[in-house]
Amino acid sequence: MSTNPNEVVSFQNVSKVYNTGTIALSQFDLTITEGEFISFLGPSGCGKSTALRMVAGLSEATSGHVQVFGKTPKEIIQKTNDIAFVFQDANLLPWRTVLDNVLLPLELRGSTKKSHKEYAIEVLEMVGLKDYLYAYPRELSGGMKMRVSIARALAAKPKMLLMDEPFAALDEITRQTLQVDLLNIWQKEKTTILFVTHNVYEAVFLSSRIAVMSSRPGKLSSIINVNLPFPRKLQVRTDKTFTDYVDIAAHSLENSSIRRELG
Ligand SMILES: Nc1ncnc2c1ncn2[C@@H]1O[C@H](COP(=O)(O)OP(=O)(O)OP(=O)(O)O)[C@@H](O)[C@H]1O
Repeated sequence: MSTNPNEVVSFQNVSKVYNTGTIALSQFDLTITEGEFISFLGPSGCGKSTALRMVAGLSEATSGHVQVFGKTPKEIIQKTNDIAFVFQDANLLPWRTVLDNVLLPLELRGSTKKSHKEYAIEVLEMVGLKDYLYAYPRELSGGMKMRVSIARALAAKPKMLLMDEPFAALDEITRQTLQVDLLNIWQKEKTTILFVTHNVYEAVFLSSRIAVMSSRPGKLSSIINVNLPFPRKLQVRTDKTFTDYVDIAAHSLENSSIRRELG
């Protein structure tokens, strides 16, 4: 059991070997505390998504322990709305309006209260879609679809958001706008965010902490505390401190891949 009352996720000596024999994670140790914005940064195939899926109870450790809010991930997923997942693909139902897409997970859990609908509208306003409540997905841009997906995740008031490369398919301008908006939402809602990316700039801009991973088998290669104040504006990217952090993260990535080649 955890000794830190603020601990929300812990990986203890976690390994994951798929049926194919692929070792996706090996002796992975990490503790995440309440309110963090932590990114998992690493090259393709280093086990970032596997780690995130374990927190969501979608994948089980072959050995070691994963705990979420002091319980097993499956218990948390089955009994609470504490965790919400945002994928790269917004996965909206084309025949439902924006508002009805956001309400769907609540409906599936039997929650059809008026207050839920009011809150769904509130989160859609928060993500900048108050004029699109009754639009259909086909009428939206890629960035707007992702906003709906984020609103859908927030509608159940989760304590933790898991985001797996949510902006990877978007153009650079849209991606940057969404990054700023996501940080504002994180600060307002005070959720813990676990964010998977292979983009160094994105990781530094968004995170309070970065877990750099090395591949095959996926291990934690280093932890970077990003001591840049919040709120962060896009202009911060030109500050020397920001570019220094980008260098540190990039070097850490490089070193982890060199170690892999040597090892
Ligand atoms: N269901 C599965 N069955 C077998 N192997 C898998 C499965 N899921 C992932 N893998 C393998 O496990 C390794 C880690 O995959 P994972 O998706 O966690 O990495 P990732 O760092 O998120 O990669 P990417 O950035 O490309 O999404 C990869 O080699 C991948 O091919």
